[in-house]
Amino acid sequence: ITMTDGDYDYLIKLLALGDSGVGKTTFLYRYTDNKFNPKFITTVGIDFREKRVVYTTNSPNGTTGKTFKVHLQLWDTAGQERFRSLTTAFFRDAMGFLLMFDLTSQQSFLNVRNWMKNHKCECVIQASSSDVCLCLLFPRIPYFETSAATGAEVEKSVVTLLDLVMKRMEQCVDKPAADAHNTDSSSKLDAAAADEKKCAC
Ligand SMILES: Nc1nc2c(ncn2[C@@H]2O[C@H](COP(=O)(O)OP(=O)(O)OP(=O)(O)O)[C@@H](O)[C@H]2O)c(=O)[nH]1
Repeated sequence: ITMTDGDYDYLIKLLALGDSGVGKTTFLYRYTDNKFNPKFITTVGIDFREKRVVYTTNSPNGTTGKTFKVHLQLWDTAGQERFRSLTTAFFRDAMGFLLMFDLTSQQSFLNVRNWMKNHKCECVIQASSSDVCLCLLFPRIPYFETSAATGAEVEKSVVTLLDLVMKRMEQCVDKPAADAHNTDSSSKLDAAAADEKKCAC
């Protein structure tokens, strides 16, 4: 893995999961490169993409909060069963999950429950068109109908997940997030990741 320059405040690892063909790779490509790839090339094992974003905290009194440079590492897992033992090994390090299904595939929707069993914390669910209401099934999990083809809701779903992850880190890390710096952010993030297992959500 080649890491680009270390000029960031937080390294956040998000992971896309869901059945094969639901659009994980295509979604991430739209998010990082703002392009759509209509071809289906199944992911072998695991892959990742990266993006730098600026995250601004919300202040309770309505004033503009603090601004952080965030390096997003977006892990793209293979949906195929034969890679399952490899891909699940990466779940442990993820701070948030983009759980995807395809609205035109009932099976991929039914399998959302199975994917959910592997992790319990920060997660957004995505689908590509609208005729089911997942909100009833998973009332506390943000749900988006995204389209990698048009770009609809793509950015918003990732920003929502990042916001959930950052808010939880603020709660989990002893020192205020404002003190975070490159040199010690990895240990803090490890602490936050470890805390994920204890999280009651
Ligand atoms: N029209 C449309 N097609 C999509 C969308 N998202 C994905 N696709 C298509 O669906 C197919 C599968 O997409 P992938 O992103 O490769 O699926 P995946 O979930 O990464 O699959 P695995 O790597 O096998 O786990 C591709 O042909 C994509 O172009 C979308 O939002 N709209």
